[in-house]
Amino acid sequence: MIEAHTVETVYAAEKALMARLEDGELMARAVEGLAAVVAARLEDRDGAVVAALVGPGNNGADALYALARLAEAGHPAVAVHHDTVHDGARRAAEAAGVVLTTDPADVAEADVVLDGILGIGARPGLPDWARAWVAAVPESAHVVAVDLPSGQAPDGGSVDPDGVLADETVTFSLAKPVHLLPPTEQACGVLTVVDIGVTSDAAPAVRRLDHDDVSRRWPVPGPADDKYRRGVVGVVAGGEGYTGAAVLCVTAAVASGAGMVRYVGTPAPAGLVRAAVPEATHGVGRVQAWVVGPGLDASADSQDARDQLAVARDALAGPKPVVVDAGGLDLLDATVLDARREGATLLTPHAGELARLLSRLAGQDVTRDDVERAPLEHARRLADLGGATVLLKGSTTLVVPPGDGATVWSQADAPAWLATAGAGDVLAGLLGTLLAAGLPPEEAGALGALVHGVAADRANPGGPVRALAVAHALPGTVAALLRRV
Ligand SMILES: NC(=O)C1=CN([C@@H]2O[C@H](COP(=O)(O)OP(=O)(O)OC[C@H]3O[C@@H](n4cnc5c(N)ncnc54)[C@H](OP(=O)(O)O)[C@@H]3O)[C@@H](O)[C@H]2O)[C@@H](O)CC1
Ligand SMILES: Nc1ncnc2c1ncn2[C@@H]1O[C@H](COP(=O)(O)OP(=O)(O)O)[C@@H](O)[C@H]1O
Repeated sequence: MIEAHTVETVYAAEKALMARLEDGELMARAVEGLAAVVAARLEDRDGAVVAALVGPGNNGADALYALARLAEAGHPAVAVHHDTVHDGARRAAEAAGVVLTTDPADVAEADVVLDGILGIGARPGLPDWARAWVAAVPESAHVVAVDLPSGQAPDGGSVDPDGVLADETVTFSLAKPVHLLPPTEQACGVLTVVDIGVTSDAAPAVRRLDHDDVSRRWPVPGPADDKYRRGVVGVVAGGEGYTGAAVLCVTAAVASGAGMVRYVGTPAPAGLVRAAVPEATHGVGRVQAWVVGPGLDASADSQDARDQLAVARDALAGPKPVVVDAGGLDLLDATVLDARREGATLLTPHAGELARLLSRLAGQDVTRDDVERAPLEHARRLADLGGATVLLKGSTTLVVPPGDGATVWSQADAPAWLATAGAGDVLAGLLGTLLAAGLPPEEAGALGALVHGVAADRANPGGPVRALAVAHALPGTVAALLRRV
C-alpha cells in the first residue's frame, strides 16, 4: 500500500527524524536516492548531459547536490539557479564542475532535466522567475521532478497547466496527495518513492492499495461458510431499454464470489440473465447487500418497471448495504440522503453523473468539466451531502468517505481500454459482492476498483476489452491476486 500524507504531517515527521540525526543526514539520503534514479535514467536513455532547475529552498538543494554527484560520475552537468542557492549545494556543485548559470537556454542539450524549482514549501502556482526555465526544457528531455512537479500544489487539487508536467517524480519516504490524486497524478508521471527513513503514524490523507494487499483483504470462504454466510447480493438492474447491464452486473457478482445472487428485473433482462447466468436466482428475498441501478430506467412506466422500481426504492430506504449506480442515482433524492441510511452506502457515479447529481441535489450548476478539474472536491461534496461513500470512476478511481479529513482511497490500476460501455455495470456487481461479504464501503470500493482494473488487463493484456470479458476474467484475477501473499 502507498500512503500519502499532507505537507503538515510530512514536515512534522521529517522534523522528528532530523532531531535524531546529524545535520544534513536526511538531505544526504534524499540526494543519494535521487542521484541513483537519475543515473539509471541517463543510462536507459544512452544520455550524457544532465541539467537541473534549482530554486531557493531545500528542493533546489536536493537537485543541485544530486547534479554534483552526477558531474563527479562524469556527466556534463548544467544548473540554472535562482538568486538564492543553498550554500553547501553550491559549493559541492562548483567543486564537481557543474556549470552554474542563470540563462535557461543553457539546458538545451540536456537528456535529463531535474526540476528542483519548488518542493513541499511551495505556495500554489509556478513563480514568474521560473516560467522561462520551464519553457526552455527541450521536448526530448526526460523530466524528473524532485519531490513534486513545481507549480502543482503538494496537497493536490487541480493541475496548473503552467506548472511542470514531469515524466517521473522522485519523492522521499512519504508520498504526498499530489502524487496519488487525480488529476495532479498525471503531472507527476511515474512515481518512485526513495526510503530515507521518515515515518508517520498519522492517518494518511490518501491510500492506494497494491496487488500484495488483496490477499489480506479479500473475503475468502472457510469450512464453516455456506452460501448465505458468504453473502447474498440482490441486484436491481436492467430494464427494457438497457437489458445487457443486468447480465453484466449479475455475471460480475457471481464471478467475484457472491454466495448467491438474487436478480430483480423486468421480463426482457430477466430472460437474458436466466440464459446467461444460470447460477442467479430470481425475485426478492433476504440479501446481505443490494446493487441498485445498472441499466435501470427510473422513468419507466410499465407495471413491471414500476414493480422493479419499488424494490429499488425499498432497498435504498432499507437497512442493508447498497451500491447505487447509474439509474439508481436518479432515484436518490433529498429524502433518501437526509435519512442517512443505516447500512453502508456506496454511490458509484462517473464524472458526468456526479455533475448531474450535484446540480440536482445541491442546487448548483456543476458541469462534467468542473468535476474533472477538481475530482476530489466534488466527490467529497456529494459524500458529505449524502452521508455516503462516493466512488468516482475514471482513469484514477477515487473512493471518498464522508467526514472532514477522512482518508481518501485512490486506485489507478486499469488500462484505458476499460473505458468501454458496460464496464461500470461489471464494477457495480463486483462491489455488491464485497459489500455482501461485510467489507466497509471504502475498502470494498478500493479493492473492487483494483480487481476490476487488473481483470481488464488480464482479459486482454495491451488490447481492447469488452465488459463481459472483464467479468469473465474476475475469477482468475482474484485467484492470481490471492496467490500473492
Ligand atoms: N525537510 C527535510 O528534511 C527534507 C527536505 N527535502 C527537500 O526539501 C524540500 C522542501 O524544502 P523547503 O521547505 O525549503 O521548500 P521548497 O519548496 O524547496 O522552497 C521554499 C522556498 O521557495 C519559496 N517559494 C515557495 N513558493 C513560492 C512561489 N510560489 N513563488 C516563489 N517562491 C516560492 C519560499 O519562499 P518564501 O515562502 O519563504 O517566501 C522558499 O524560499 C522538499 O520538497 C524536499 O525536496 C529533502 O532534502 C529530504 C529532507
Ligand atoms: N481512461 C480510463 N482508464 C482506465 N479506466 C477507465 C478510464 N475511463 C473509465 N475507466 C473505467 O471504466 C469504467 C467505466 O464505467 P462507466 O462509465 O460507468 O461505464 P458504463 O456505465 O457504460 O458501465 C469505470 O470503472 C472507470 O473507472
